[in-house]
Formats: sequence, structure tokens, C-alpha cells
Amino acid sequence: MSDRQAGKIVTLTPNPSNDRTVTLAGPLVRGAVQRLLSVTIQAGGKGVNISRAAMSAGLETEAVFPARPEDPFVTELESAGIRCYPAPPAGDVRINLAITEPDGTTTKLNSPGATVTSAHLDDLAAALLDRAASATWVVLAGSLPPGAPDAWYAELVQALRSTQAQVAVDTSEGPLSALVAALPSAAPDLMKPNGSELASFVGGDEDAYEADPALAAAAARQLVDKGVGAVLVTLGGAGACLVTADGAWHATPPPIQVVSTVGAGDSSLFGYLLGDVRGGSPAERLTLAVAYGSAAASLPGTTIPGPSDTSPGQVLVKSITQGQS
Ligand SMILES: O=P(O)(O)OC[C@@]1(O)O[C@H](CO)[C@@H](O)[C@@H]1O
Repeated sequence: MSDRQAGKIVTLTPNPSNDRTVTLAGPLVRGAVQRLLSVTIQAGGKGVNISRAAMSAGLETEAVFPARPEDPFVTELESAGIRCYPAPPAGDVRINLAITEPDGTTTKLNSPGATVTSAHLDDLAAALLDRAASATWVVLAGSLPPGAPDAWYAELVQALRSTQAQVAVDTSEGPLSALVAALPSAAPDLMKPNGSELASFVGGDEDAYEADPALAAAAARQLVDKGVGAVLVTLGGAGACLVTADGAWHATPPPIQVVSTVGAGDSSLFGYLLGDVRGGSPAERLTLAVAYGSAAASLPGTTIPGPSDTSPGQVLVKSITQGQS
């Protein structure tokens, strides 16, 4: 069975973005005038990025987000081969800025997006539930626009129970806290916090998690104990941890030259889903997550990797519980 038959990934991006990336020739200096080497713009947002990765890996994917059908944001994605389901928007797609420095340091300045009403959210939810009926995975990803209640993702997770789809959530701040507060009744099949997001609700500290991934795994276990199927914790250059009811694993990435970290977390999440739809073991899913995340960090702007950009053979996975590969 080919990947295209094996699984369909439907993504929801409630707050999509035109990602403008500016590349500096030297370090960023606050308050100075600096010349840029280049400026690029790409249609982005976390769910959109995951659909891009799915499309280039040959998986069927559909992207649901608010935008006018004639918006160049939509035409860019459709001409890249992504099936789009735009719902009525509250305003223009926002512009997010990424500043990249020669050593790979990436500074993100994200706009709030247009303020939505409950009618906008209802339209978006209806579009999602319609597409989710035939999905293997539904991914709810990114921030919520102003006007959306923090608990909206938790409500969607519960609404998606009426489908056969597995649900993954990758968000931050208020919506993440509201989801955690709604466990176990709104437990998704997968959550993908990074170290600082994990620390924001279980305590601990991101640097400590990167120095000792067993600490990150222990923190993530609190979510699994509250009903979350699997927790993928991305740890930047320290790789990622995967925690399920059956165990915990840590993977270290191949050596790379970091160019832009934008989209690395989305690519990691996609790598996990790819491993899942291929029927991979937890270690194989984690390997693909880290291979995709590190490939994304080695590419400019919000460029999302395809399979040929990844090096899964160079990812080293160890079981944290048993201390062996
Ligand atoms: O403001 P949010 O929704 O949290 O994140 C949006 C964003 O930073 O996420 C993607 C990278 O993960 C980018 O394409 C996009 O600009």
C-alpha cells in the first residue's frame, strides 16, 4: 500500500500567516539600521506547514483555514498542490516576520491576526468536521486569532470524537493551558509541546529538559497519565522525546548547520505522523520526527523539507526507560 492510500492528514490553521523572512549579513543589532541579504515571503502557519510536508511526502492532505478563496495565500498553496478549504475570514491573512542571523539565530515577530466572531469560528469548525470525516489524522495547530476563546481547541477535540480520525494538537500559551485544563475529557491522541511550552504548565525549565531529556520525558508523562495518547517534546538541538503509555524514548539529531528554525516543530510533528501512517514503532516515529525537524532547521525561512532533505539513518534513538536503543 502506498503512503497516498495509507493515510489522509487534515490540518486546521485558525490563524494562518504570510511568513516574511529577512536574512541579515551579521548579528541583529537592536536600534541600528541594517542592510538585508534577502527578503522572502511564503504562505505559512503551523497547519499549513504540516500540509506542505504531507504533500511532498506523497500523503493525501487537506488544509482548512480562514481566507478569501481568491487570496494569493490560497492560490500559492493550491499551485503547490495542496487541497485548500478556506472558510470565511474576519480580515486579511496576517504577516509574521522572521529575522535570521548567520549563526542560525531566528527571531520571530508574530502578528495577532484579524479578530474573529463566533460565526467565523462556527464556519471554520464546520469546514473542519466536514473534511475530518475521511481523515486518518486531524491536526489542530498554531495560535488562535483574537476573539477566539482559549478553550476552542479543547471543544474541537471533543467534537472530533464523532469521527474516526486521530487528533493531534500543537499550540501554546492560553489555548495550550485551556487544553491541559480540559484533560482527560479533551485528551488528544498526540500533543507536541516544545520544552518551554511543556515547562509552562508542568513546571521545570526548558534548559534543564535539553540538558537531561529524561526530565522532559518525566514531565510529558503527566500528560499521558491524564489520557493523552502520545507526547512528542521537541528540544531544539537536543532532539526530541516521545512518551506513550508503553515507554519513553529520546532521539538525537544528525549534525546540521542551522539556517532558520521556523517550521522545525511543524516538520517534526509531520515526521511523527508519517511514521504512524507507515505503521512504524514508537522509535521509528520519533526517528522521522527528529529527521524532519532537523532538516527544516537547515533550510531557509519557512521552507518545509521533503523526504530527500531528511537523514533518518543519522538519528540516534534510545529508550529512556530501559537505557537502550
Ligand atoms: O503565531 P502562531 O500561530 O503560534 O505561529 C505561527 C508561525 O510562527 O508558526 C509557523 C512555524 O511553526 C510559521 O509558519 C508561522 O509564522
